[in-house]
Amino acid sequence: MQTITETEVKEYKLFINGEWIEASSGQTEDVISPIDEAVVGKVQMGDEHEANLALEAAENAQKAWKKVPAIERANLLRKFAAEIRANKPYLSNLLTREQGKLLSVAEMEVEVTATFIEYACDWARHIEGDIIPSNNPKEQIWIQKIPRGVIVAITAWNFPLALAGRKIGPALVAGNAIVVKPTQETPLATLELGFLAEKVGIPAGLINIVTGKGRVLGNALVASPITKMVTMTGSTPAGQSIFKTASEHLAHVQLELGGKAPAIVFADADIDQAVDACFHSRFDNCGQVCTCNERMYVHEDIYEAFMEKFMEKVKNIKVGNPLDAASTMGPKVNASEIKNMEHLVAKSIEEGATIAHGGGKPSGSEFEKGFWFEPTVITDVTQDMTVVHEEAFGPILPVLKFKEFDQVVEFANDCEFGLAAMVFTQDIKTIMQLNEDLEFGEIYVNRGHGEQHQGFHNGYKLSGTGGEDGKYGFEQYMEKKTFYVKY
Ligand SMILES: NC(=O)C1=CN([C@@H]2O[C@H](COP(=O)(O)OP(=O)(O)OC[C@H]3O[C@@H](n4cnc5c(N)ncnc54)[C@H](OP(=O)(O)O)[C@@H]3O)[C@@H](O)[C@H]2O)C=CC1
Ligand SMILES: O=C(O)[C@@H](O)[C@@H]1OC[C@H](O)[C@H]1O
Repeated sequence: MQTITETEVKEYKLFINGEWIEASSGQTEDVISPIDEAVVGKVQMGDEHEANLALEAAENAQKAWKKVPAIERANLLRKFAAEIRANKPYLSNLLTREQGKLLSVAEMEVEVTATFIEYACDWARHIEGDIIPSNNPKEQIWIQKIPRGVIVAITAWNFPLALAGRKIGPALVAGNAIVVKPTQETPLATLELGFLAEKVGIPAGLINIVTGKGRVLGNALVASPITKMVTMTGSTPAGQSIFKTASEHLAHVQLELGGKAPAIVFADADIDQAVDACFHSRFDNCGQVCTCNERMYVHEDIYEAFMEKFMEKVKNIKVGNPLDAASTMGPKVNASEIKNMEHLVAKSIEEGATIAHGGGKPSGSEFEKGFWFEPTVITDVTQDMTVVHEEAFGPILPVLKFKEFDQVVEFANDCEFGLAAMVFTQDIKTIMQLNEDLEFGEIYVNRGHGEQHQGFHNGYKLSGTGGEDGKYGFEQYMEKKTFYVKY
């Protein structure tokens, strides 16, 4: 098992066709740690040339891979998952240094990367088709599930390794090959998967990992007719661009994009349960989770009691080095994310809101370098304010009071996104009415966010299309072929 020093700077190449190669451009890019802006790694800047090399390698490797029995494909992927788990200390330390998440969260992410893949392996014996009676005598209709071919996976920086595992697992178990393009922000832990794939004997060309700018390398991957499916996690603008490009050759597209989840706390909620769930669903991973509590609606009857307990937890957050076990929140991932935090705070003040806590950079010499922002709660907020509609994707929480059910449902649905929502109430009629009325693909009742592999992570509106995870996510990695058989 590899070990890593706190100051190690590792140089990576592109992992294509089972080999580590340099980009033809000869260009490299530093990966900066959000903790202290130190260089933590160097990666190659691939472009269209490397995109085509990777796609051709995948296309070639998939020809043999699709003929391997699904259970054997799964057995090899289980070894891959076990190798990921065996390297948890190394991978989690690297994740923390490149992304800034707490080491404990990074360790969870490595585990989830392995379980995403293991969940996909469970589907190996359930790739089932149909035999349907025909209207004609002596004829049958067969519908067979077959792999798509070459999958392109493009991932974001909040859970870079888990997002890669979430896509590699189903892609390969279903019989496809894959080209993974991690974001330039946090590519290192994902690149390490190349070494682990080699170690467990995953055939060359089945998993390719390439680095380079999304609008150059990523766009070339999406634009190629070799690509039969694009699965992307990231922002809505990037997803829209990918959707347009993929439409040129009608590749199947699975987009997991932005969100603006409301957390709605009704008067009959279990206050302690709601406080804990709403707190973690905003501030865990420095608020960088797509299903985060991005705006909180609290019934006026319990507002004071709720906020007293909630603010106590916020004030106890210890912002600090995520490698330090005493820290409970690390930095944002980069400088532009800090600019977005500052923009939302300034806009909220301009529009008449109150910064009840935080609102800027924490004080202290340890925060001079790196991308730090205080946990921030904004009150005296009205529904029309910018912070209620623009995704923060960081530790900023606007809080609004409400009185009537219809009013809060209208406010919750008044949103261009439709990924997740959280609701807290003990009343079953309220729960069932919310289930009917809320326009979100993933609704959490009496708990905070946190999807499970067997569910279905699916965004409405500008939060995406296709959805992933579970039965309905796995199925998207396969095509259907229909036979009419007359005998
Ligand atoms: N719904 C969900 O499950 C999740 C959604 N998100 C959303 O992602 C955003 C933050 O992640 P972030 O990484 O900044 O998102 P970005 O959209 O900036 O980047 C996501 C990925 O897409 C690539 N990319 C960008 N433009 C293109 C393009 N035109 N063609 C091909 N690839 C492209 C990026 O490459 P590169 O960065 O190298 O340029 C990166 O690998 C937030 O809005 C958040 O809501 C994040 C996580 C989960
Ligand atoms: O994409 C997200 O932010 C979430 O889906 C997150 O990604 C991997 C983790 O398992 C999820 O919580």
